[in-house]
Amino acid sequence: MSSEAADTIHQAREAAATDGPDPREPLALLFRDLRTSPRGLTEREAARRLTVYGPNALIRRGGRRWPRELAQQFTHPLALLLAFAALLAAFSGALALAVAILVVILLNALLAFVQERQAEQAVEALADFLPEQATVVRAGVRRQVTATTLVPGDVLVIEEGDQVSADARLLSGGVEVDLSALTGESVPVFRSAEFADDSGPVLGARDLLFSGTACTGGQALAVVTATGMHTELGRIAALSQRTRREESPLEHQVKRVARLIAVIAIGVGVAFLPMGLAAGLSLAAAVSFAIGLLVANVPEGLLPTITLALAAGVRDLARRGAVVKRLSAVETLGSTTVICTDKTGTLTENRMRVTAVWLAAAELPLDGAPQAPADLLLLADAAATCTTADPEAGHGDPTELALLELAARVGRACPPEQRERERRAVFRFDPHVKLMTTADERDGRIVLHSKGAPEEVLSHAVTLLDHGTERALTPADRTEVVHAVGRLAARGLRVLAVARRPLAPGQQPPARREEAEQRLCLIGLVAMADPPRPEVARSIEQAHRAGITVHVVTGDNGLTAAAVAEQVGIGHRGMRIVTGTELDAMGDDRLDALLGRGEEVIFARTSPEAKLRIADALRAEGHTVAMTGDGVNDAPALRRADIGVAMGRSGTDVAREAATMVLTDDNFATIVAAVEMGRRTYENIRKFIVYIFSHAVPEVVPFLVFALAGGTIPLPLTVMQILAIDLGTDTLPALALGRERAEPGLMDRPPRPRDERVIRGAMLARSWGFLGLISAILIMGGYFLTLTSGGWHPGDPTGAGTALHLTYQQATTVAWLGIVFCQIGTAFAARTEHASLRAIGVLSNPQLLGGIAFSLAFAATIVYVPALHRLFGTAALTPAQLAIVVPFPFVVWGADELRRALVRSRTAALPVPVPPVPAPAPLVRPAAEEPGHHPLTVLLARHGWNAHRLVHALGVSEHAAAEIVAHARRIAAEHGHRVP
Ligand SMILES: Nc1ncnc2c1ncn2[C@@H]1O[C@H](COP(=O)(O)OP(=O)(O)OP(=O)(O)O)[C@@H](O)[C@H]1O
Repeated sequence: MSSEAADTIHQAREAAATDGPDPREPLALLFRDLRTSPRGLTEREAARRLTVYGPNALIRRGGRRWPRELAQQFTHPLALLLAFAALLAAFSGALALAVAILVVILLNALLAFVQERQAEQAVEALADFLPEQATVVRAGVRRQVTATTLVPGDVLVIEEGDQVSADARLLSGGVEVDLSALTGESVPVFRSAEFADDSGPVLGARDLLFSGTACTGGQALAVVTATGMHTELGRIAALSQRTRREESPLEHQVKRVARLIAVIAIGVGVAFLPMGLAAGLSLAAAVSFAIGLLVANVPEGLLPTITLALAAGVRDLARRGAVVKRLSAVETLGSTTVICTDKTGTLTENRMRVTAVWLAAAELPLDGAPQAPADLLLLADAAATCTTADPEAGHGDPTELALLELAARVGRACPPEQRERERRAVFRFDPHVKLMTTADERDGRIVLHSKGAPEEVLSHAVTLLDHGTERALTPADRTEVVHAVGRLAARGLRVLAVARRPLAPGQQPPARREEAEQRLCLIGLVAMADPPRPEVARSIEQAHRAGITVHVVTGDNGLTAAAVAEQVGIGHRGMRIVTGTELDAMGDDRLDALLGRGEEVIFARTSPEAKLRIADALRAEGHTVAMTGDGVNDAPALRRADIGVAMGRSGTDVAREAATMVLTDDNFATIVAAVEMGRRTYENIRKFIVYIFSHAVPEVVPFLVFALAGGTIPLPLTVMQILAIDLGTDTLPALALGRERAEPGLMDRPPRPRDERVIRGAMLARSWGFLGLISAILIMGGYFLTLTSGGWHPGDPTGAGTALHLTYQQATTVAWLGIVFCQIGTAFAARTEHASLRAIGVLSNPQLLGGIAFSLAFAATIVYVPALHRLFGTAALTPAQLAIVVPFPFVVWGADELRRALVRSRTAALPVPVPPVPAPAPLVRPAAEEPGHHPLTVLLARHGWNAHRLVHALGVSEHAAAEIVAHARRIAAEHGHRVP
């Protein structure tokens, strides 16, 4: 773009910003000022305005915050401690050491800064995975656009669950909005086009909507008056500042440990001072050595490395389809013990197709092109009329799309335009009443069409359509309907009942839903198949092996859910179905007892509030709970669960906002994959802690030997050498360990207890007591070997100018290079905690190989570049001396392989605590395969239900329940089973 054109756009933007119309002026005037109409803008005009007004996004002020962030890296307690050490070194005359420590501080700060920026960017980039959408009317046609492309003058369609993405004035309809993001007010308020507020504060105006708020109910059309930084949200400067990233519990824990270790390092440094003096060091040398030890052992690089590992976890998760909103979610995911999942769309594909219908006349399978009796035509027509989905525009609930498809299949296609033309009122689907009703004009009079959960429709129905005529619905009919629902549901089908009620000519549609949904005429049932996602069964099996319990919390029928659950393997150790009514009647202690039994539970016909209660109960039991949800009402449960999981495709904006993790593919398998990723990241953090901690021992032991020998043994390591390890050779391999692939068996262990510390005693024992100790022995061996083969005897002088000086320098070089080589072995050993390295591939972490190559190159420079010899006290090694250290990595790594193999064989000998998972229960066979057998009774026979449970679980009459049980007994007897 030429600079002139850019200037013009800039001026136009400025003008647009200052000359925005008053959103509260009369509508006609507002339309004129915004140069728009209720039909919205044309696409071309919208595109033009986008260049003028710019994208509808908040621009972060104060983008240049990096100088401050960098400065912070120099002022945190550990950096200050190091600076103090440098000062001390300078005063004691060790200038080179002081400079070296300053270099340590500088490099560490830069590294930490880069790591934290990367972590932040990883989290920020997540927004790209979930572009916010908005529905607009452009040139009279509804369509979905990315919210950043909204412009003033656009006509917005706002529906329940939508995030409002621009400031707008309501044109028609009314909505409940949650203003909490803007005003802090947590109770939703009602906003309607009917209200006109032209005075008072803008935020209080009852006919305006604001960007950043969310619609929690209702439906409305509104015209956009301001976008981007010109919205009220944009004006609130504080909100446009980036909020500080909260520290995760893991980071908090590690920070504390790092500080504790720093204190210990100071203690050790101070304690070594008198020892060094006693061993004959000068005060300056003793001080500088104590300082060196301190600097080497302060784990200042640990925290940023952990942050980066978590961020890498976040990035991997996003690539796998799970977008998490904070770093801490990664560690929480790893300790998940219970997943509460819904059914539709998560376990199943959410691609519905009507496969059977029930009419008073008959139950019809709908394979192929059915012959359509009149009642079926009416059923299909009523079901399709009572919808809001629009297949052409590509939006709509799959249940409704299936109903529209059914209507088209039987020759009663219901085009959305015609449906909208005839529509007089709509009571949208409400998950509490589980019904939806519309009032539509047919041949000059209003007809009410209802559809919903069969038991709800049945309880509001008084008549039944039977061969084209309406007759009274008898108790026997009701029982037959319940039977039919059970039959269809036991095959895993989702069953909806459809009803209607024509109003008297001239009668207006009822204003209240309770009036509309009564005295209905039941037309029939539609049953639709929604196949389980193929990958779910494997994920469930994986979750079970990983000790995770999966409960289903669904709005659907218990039998449908149970059949689907069985198909995917949920309930392998017993399954219970609890309906919403049963749950409501259940006290907290009974709920706790139920959840404590280890069985998997199907919570059917639940309300969104039930989810909250289940989440609470599970958390109170000490579980770490991942809970899915997609509706507005699910938001509280999503917030309450440890990991609230929202659906990126089908869920509402409100649920996505409340969730910790959003699935871009809505798939259950992704939750399990995310748990695995969480476990992997956490384990990797442990791996590099083992690695980083282990070098302390070979660094401290030489000094101890020197001090205890009372001067007869020369100092095996110089301070500068220690610093070179701390900074030059250890950093990159540690980072690479954070990206290690999952160890086999990671998902075969029970979840990590929530309160378990990241640094366990066993880790320290392995790091210090095993890997570190072996390294110390090896390097001391190498040191003495080099000294003695050069003719040294205890007590011989080795200082500058003596005959043994070169031998001494070569010996310290061997000791130093020995540590570098031992750390390479340690890095390979730390890659797995239990498994043999072969199981994940010896060369499978290219970053680690790169890091080691860098370490080796760095070490070669220090050993062979003469200019560095004076600084580090090193000398070039002969091939024979080099040959001493070459086996070190293999010894350290090999020893740990051996140790792990021993541990594995010992644990394999122990009895396995968890009983082996039995093969998944066979599927409930469809009726067609068992002629004459009622699938419901087959299911009952297998699960041993009784009449009482039937009454409560399915809401059937006692008479029907008794009949079903009697039937179940007969069938069971025929198969040689016994029903209690
Ligand atoms: N659009 C709709 N119109 C009328 N009734 C519906 C509609 N969608 C669902 N129902 C009825 O309400 C019940 C509950 O639906 P809800 O959406 O709460 O849960 P679900 O989709 O069945 O399952 P899940 O909670 O596992 O996703 C359904 O079983 C069905 O009987």
